[in-house]
Amino acid sequence: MSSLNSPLTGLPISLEEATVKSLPGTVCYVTDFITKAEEAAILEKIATAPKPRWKTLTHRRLQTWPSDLANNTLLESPLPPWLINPIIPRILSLPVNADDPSLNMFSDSPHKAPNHVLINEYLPGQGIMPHKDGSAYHPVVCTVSLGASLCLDIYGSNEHGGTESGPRWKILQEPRSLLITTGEMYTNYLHGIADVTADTNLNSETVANWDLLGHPELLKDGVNERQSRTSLTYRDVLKVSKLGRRLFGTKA
Ligand SMILES: O=C(O)CCC(=O)C(=O)O
Ligand SMILES: [Fe+2]
Repeated sequence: MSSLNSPLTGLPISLEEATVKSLPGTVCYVTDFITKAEEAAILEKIATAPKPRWKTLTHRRLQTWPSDLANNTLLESPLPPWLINPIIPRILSLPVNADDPSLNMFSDSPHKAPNHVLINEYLPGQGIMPHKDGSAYHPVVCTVSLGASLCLDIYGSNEHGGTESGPRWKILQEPRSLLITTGEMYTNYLHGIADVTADTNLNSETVANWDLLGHPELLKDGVNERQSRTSLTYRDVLKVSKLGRRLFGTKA
């Protein structure tokens, strides 16, 4: 823990301390954002969710809470308590800068907090194609990683509007870490996870958040052998509709 972490919470005093400086937009990485006990409790809740909660894709499986979006709209419903506590209050407690402790990452978002969580599970050899997250969400994404480490690859777009052939940057996400991506990184770049069984060639030159890692020593010879990794992606869906209004056919 660096001297810029609060002695009380162990978290950075502000997100300025957690900013990945080599990346465009504002990207923040907080190692050990949750404890091992908190991680285990959330993984247990995910594992015991009713089977139909899982949607299985070819390369990963996922749960959507409180529900899937329809026409980019969320049907208003609270998140379950185990996805709220301790993560959401802790995200909101992180000041954007030390000068104004009242300003957090969701101060500008319509609902002032995330209202939607995607749970993605990746086994070794599984990943997600490079993509942008699109316009349904306020452009702030908070990802909490559980279980194991993997690399998020960041791609630029080429002149034809396609994805560049190789990633420009790699961000290593350790278990129990929080990654926040905003701004240009959200709107102009794509992110993906390679479908490999090991992330290789990891070092201070190739990993953008190397200086912010909690346990770089675990990457023996620059290799991260993939194990089952689950991510919680917290976002604020811009359009929320109330069931009552829908039933009576008035516009949300
Ligand atoms: O699992 C991750 O870290 C990324 C997930 C993601 O990009 C998404 O759900 O849009
Ligand atoms: Fe994404």
